[in-house]
Amino acid sequence: MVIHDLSKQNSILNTFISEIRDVNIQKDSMRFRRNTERIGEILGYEMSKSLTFKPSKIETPLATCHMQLMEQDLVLCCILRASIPLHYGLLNYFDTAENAFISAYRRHKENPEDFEILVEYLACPNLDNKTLVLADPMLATGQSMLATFEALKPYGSPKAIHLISAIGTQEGVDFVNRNFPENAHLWIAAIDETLDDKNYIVPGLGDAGDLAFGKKLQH
Ligand SMILES: O=P(O)(O)OC[C@H]1O[C@H](OP(=O)(O)OP(=O)(O)O)[C@H](O)[C@@H]1O
Ligand SMILES: O=c1cc[nH]c(=O)[nH]1
Ligand SMILES: [Mg+2]
Repeated sequence: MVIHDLSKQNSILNTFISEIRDVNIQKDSMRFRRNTERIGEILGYEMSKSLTFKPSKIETPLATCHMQLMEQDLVLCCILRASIPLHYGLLNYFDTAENAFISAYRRHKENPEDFEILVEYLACPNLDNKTLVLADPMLATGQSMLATFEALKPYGSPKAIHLISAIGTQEGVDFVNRNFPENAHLWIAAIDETLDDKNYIVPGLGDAGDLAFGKKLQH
């Protein structure tokens, strides 16, 4: 896997990441969603530099202009719930992308350290020869990304795979690195130190789904 750790360069991305982490700014869920969307826009822009471009002709009012334009073959996969604003940020830039939606969520067992990933809802176009983009703001253990990838396999064989994430851990990054194809890319804005005993990222930001959309009842 090719890992693009965007925290290695300072940019305005740091500001948006710091705001989604900040316990006071987080109280404003609209700002949390908007910052996550802006992170999706920036990560999408960075990812676009690695996509396939082909020569194209544009007619201006004055002449023909030769440009390189992106192939329109993206499928953006939103991993419900927390990914919705990140996915929207990607869609802000990739106007013609097709979209997949999957509900991959943690169900905690009696011991809070133990959980399984449940996939219930899945809507996906054909993936053959497409560029598949899996978006999830949190890459904690990496299990949701892998469960999503496995669940999408019956929908076809993408020609390229990109993972987009705001905050991860080294453990999650190592896990996807081991379990995804070698030519897949990871675009990530921060890699944190560790996971706590409930598999939350530390320092992280807390529960991204709850911060964007409100607390859910555990069942
Ligand atoms: O890398 P992992 O260990 O799999 O953890 C990351 C997952 O956890 C969160 O989802 P959550 O289960 O909290 O669902 P939600 O989006 O509905 O809050 C997050 O949005 C990721 O999907
Ligand atoms: O730290 C974490 C880990 C998983 N999901 C979250 O929302 N936050
Ligand atoms: Mg959650």
